[in-house]
Amino acid sequence: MAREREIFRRYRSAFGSAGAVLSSTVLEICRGRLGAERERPEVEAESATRPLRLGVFSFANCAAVRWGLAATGSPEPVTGTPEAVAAALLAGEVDVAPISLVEYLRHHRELLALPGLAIGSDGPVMSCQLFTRGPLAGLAGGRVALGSSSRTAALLAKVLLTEWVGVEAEYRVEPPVLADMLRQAGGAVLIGDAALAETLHPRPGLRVHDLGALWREWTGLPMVFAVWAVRRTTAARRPDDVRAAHATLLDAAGRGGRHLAEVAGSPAGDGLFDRDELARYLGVLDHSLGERQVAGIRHFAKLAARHGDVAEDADITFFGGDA
Ligand SMILES: C=C(O[C@@H]1C=C(C(=O)O)C=C[C@H]1O)C(=O)O
Repeated sequence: MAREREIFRRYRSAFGSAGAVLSSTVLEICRGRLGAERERPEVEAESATRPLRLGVFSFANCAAVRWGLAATGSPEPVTGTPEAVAAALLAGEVDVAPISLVEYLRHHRELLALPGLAIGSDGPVMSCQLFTRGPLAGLAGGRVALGSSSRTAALLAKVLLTEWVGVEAEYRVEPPVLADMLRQAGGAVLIGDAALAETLHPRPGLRVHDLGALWREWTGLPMVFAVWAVRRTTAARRPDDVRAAHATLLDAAGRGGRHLAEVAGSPAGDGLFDRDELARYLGVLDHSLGERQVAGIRHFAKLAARHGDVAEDADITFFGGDA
């Protein structure tokens, strides 16, 4: 693990956030081939003797959950970007954490999803956006830059443009900095707080296409951008602890959801946005994971498979066996 971290650090210091993506991809490939089918004894042996560790995203999209965890006096979760939290979950450094839907689908044999909790929207999401200088049809034959922090929104944009708008473009993963991305591309996909900031205070001359809204318009379904997951090995060894962690998270999300104005004004509320902006955003996000959300996930998984980005059999499986 220490060696993996060193590799990660070197890639990042050489290539910035693109290096982080590159190194985690290399690690994923190695783990998929070498590590997926066997348990990782050092991680699992250690895990039986310590409390489960929770991860959360540092983005505003987890503000309600972070607030709810703090309100119930839960141990502080490990906080990071979606990329970092996914790497930590897969490496056994955290046990229960949110993970980008595409990463979940890519690792569906290693992971189980927790029922009833997600990060998504039933319509506009405000923080998963495609920014363009002109109409979507104008992207034909041009380039679209995909922010390296995103897996799901990036693929969603590609699928929407190709299959719904009918536009073929060249896609390139780049560090998630809008001005740089749009230097050589007609469109750029951003997620998280950066996307939310660019949406709340749009740059003159840029069009903002909300990917949650477009997905809903196309399919009639909610979009799930991230699910909460646990490694199957941990779920098998420590089902009671996972059940307890799941209950804690549902409780935290429920509390946060009932106190959005307080969340928006609290330190857990990010500090990047003013209270009203954050309250509006938190009201738009959908943390539920019911039948319609699962239908959205399955529909997206099929489209993702068609584009070769996840395996044909990629599907969502729940801890406890229910949705
Ligand atoms: C709603 C969001 O969903 C996210 C989108 C992700 C992706 O596109 O891969 C990953 C994690 C989530 O943070 C957001 O980023 O604001």
